[in-house]
Amino acid sequence: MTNTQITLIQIDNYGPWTVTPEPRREVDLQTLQSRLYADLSQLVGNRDGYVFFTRFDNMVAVTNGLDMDDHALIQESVRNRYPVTVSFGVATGTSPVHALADATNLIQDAGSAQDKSRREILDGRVIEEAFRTDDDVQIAHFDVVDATGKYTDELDAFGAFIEIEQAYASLMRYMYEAHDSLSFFVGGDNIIAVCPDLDAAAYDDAIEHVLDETGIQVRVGVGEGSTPHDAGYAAKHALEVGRADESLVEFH
Ligand SMILES: Nc1nc2c(ncn2[C@@H]2O[C@H](COP(=O)(O)OP(=O)(O)OP(=O)(O)O)[C@@H](O)[C@H]2O)c(=O)[nH]1
Repeated sequence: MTNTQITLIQIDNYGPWTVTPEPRREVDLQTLQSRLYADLSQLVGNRDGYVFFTRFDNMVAVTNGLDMDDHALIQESVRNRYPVTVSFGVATGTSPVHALADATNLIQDAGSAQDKSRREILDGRVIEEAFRTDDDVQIAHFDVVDATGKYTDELDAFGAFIEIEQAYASLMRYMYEAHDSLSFFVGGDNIIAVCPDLDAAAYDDAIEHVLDETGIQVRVGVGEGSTPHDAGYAAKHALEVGRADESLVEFH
C-alpha cells in the first residue's frame, strides 16, 4: 500500500521580490529559478527524493526518506545561498493528490505567498522510520513511443514541442482527475507520475485516453520502492523491458 510523502516548496514573497524596487531583468529571474531548482534537486536527490520544477515559484517534491531535520537543513542551505527563502509544507497519504492538497493547506494557512512576514514555514509530518515499507512510493515513467522518428526528426522543433506538450497536458489532467496521480514533464518526451496503488488496467486506461485525445502513443514503466529513487529506478528498468517487448504497460 503506497504512503507517499509530498513536500510543497514555495518561494517566499517571490512576486513582490521580482518587481522590487523595480522589475528585475527576466534573464536573472530565469537563472535564479533554474539554479534553485537544480540545487533543490541535488539536496533532495542526495537523500533519494525527487523534486519537480512545476511552476518554479512552487515546486513539488516527493520526500519519502527525508525527515523534518533534513527539510530544515535544506531551507538553511537555500537561505545561505539565495536572495530568497523557501517554505515547506509536508504531508503524507495513500493518495499523492490528497497529500499535496494537505501540504498546500499547511502553507496557505500560514499566510499568503506574497506575505512579507511569512518566511521559511516548515510544517507537517513525515513517515516515521518504523512505518516505512518497500512499497510506499509508486512511480510511473511515461515516454512517447518513437518520439524521435515521429516528431523530433520529422517536425520543426516547435512543432515537436507542441505535440509533446499536448501529450503531457492530456496525461497530467487525466491521471490527476481519474487516477489520483501527479504527473510531471521531465524533459525530452518523458513524464514521471507519482501514483497511488494503480494496477495495469489503470495505466492501460490512461494510455488509451491520451491516444484518443491527442493521437499520441505513450508507453509506461512502473516501479515501487521505499524512496522515490528506488521506485523511479525500477520504473526506468520496466520501461526498458516494455521497449524490448513492445508492451505499453510494464511493471518492474
Ligand atoms: N528525463 C529523462 N529524459 C529522458 C530519459 N530517457 C530519454 N529521455 C529524453 O527523451 C528523448 C527521447 O528519447 P527516447 O524516448 O529514448 O526516444 P524515442 O524516439 O521516443 O524512442 P522509444 O522511446 O524507444 O520509442 C531524449 O532525447 C531525452 O531528452 C529519462 O530516463 N529521463
